[in-house]
Amino acid sequence: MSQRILIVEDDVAFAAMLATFLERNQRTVVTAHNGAEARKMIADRAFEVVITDLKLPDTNGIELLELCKESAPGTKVLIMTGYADVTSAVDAIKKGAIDYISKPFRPEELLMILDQSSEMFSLDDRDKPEVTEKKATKQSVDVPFVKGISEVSKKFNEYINLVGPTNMCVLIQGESGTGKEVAAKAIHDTSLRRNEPFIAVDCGAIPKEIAASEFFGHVKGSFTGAVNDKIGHFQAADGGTLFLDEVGNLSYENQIQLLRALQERRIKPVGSNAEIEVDLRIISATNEDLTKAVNLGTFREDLYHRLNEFSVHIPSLHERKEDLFLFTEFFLEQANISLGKQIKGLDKMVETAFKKYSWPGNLRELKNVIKRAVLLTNTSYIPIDVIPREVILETEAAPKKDFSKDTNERLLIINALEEAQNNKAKAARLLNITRKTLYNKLKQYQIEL
Ligand SMILES: Nc1ncnc2c1ncn2[C@@H]1O[C@H](COP(=O)(O)OP(=O)(O)OP(=O)(O)O)[C@@H](O)[C@H]1O
Repeated sequence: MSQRILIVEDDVAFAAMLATFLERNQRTVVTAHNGAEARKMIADRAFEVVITDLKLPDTNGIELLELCKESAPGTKVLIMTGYADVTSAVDAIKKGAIDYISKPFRPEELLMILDQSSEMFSLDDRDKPEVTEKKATKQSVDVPFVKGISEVSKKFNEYINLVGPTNMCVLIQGESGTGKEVAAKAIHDTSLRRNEPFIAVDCGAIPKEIAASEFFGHVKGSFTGAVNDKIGHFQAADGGTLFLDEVGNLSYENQIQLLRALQERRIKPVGSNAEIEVDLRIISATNEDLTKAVNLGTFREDLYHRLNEFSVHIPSLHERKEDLFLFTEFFLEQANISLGKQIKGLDKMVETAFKKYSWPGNLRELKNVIKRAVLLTNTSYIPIDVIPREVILETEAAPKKDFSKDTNERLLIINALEEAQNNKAKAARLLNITRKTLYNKLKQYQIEL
């Protein structure tokens, strides 16, 4: 069945052009041009993916993301941003967006993200009672751990090697996308538990009402929807490691339940009287300062100390610039393998831009930028024109200025002309604008055919 997609974008021509492109690639697409229209459509029918602009006339993409999480949890949300908005886009990922794509982009990049997203769980899962388990239990990472050569990385790796073989609970702190989950897996892999399960749970994705059943399991019939006995994460990780990502997102009540289980090392599935002994190590991660949450009273101090027997801070990519090209090489190799390409490296201009850029989305952003660039590159070295605008335009000294709309429009027109083999009437139709408007825009952007 083709992916059902809702595009929410106030730039009407851009929305129409994206819809046409996706429809030509076997997607079923509808468009909305503001938040009110989008809300109505989301309430009326189920979408597999909502692609929304971050800035909308009456709302923003984050609000729509939150609406989807609440009323349509099976729907994946992808955020489109102008280049100056990457930090908000990274926030959107923390809140559950599957990815973000910065304008101007080529439609093929969007297609790649959609292809990847459909490899994740499907919309139909929402009808099944075990859906939250699928959502909250992340597919455990199995990537080689690149160690880094910078001083901060060396220190951080030393800590991992020191604490790895112990049984201590480790709290990993670091910005989003710095590699907290990969680090947790590396700690697990250096421990005696390495041949036992590593279960990663996204605490931010578990609704608080069912957290007990997610963590400790339930017996059939214990509540509506409990159609089978279910094993919780604690039992699934027995003998191994339970990784609690975004642990700061647990509700106060769930914190109490978690603390009790950690103190007693026993759990009781919901609806059962039997206590089950479990032997596991907890590694947790947060991208906020949990001591602040403790001071505010939103995170229990006793739980904080129990989780934080040892803490590791992962530096942001900005603080470990010496590692940048090591990671670039690694992600390039990964992208070459997964896309069947043989790109050798980066063009000099791209190297310079990479060095200057602040990488607010850290390693995840670097990995995405490289994968998309590899997809679009047909030469041996990645050229500057397949690199997102924000990476090229942001130099650390330069003030941010949003001129994404113009660059975006220009690129759209070029794409449409290419697609229409320079037939202007056809290009205008693709863009949903009149031929006259197209002529004016060709002049305005000095596009010559
Ligand atoms: N040391 C590393 N070696 C190889 N790949 C890495 C490394 N660290 C991170 N990555 C890659 O970078 C991406 C982001 O890593 P990860 O998901 O662990 O970040 P995170 O800090 O847990 O993010 P979030 O805070 O959003 O949960 C992943 O695709 C991961 O494979």
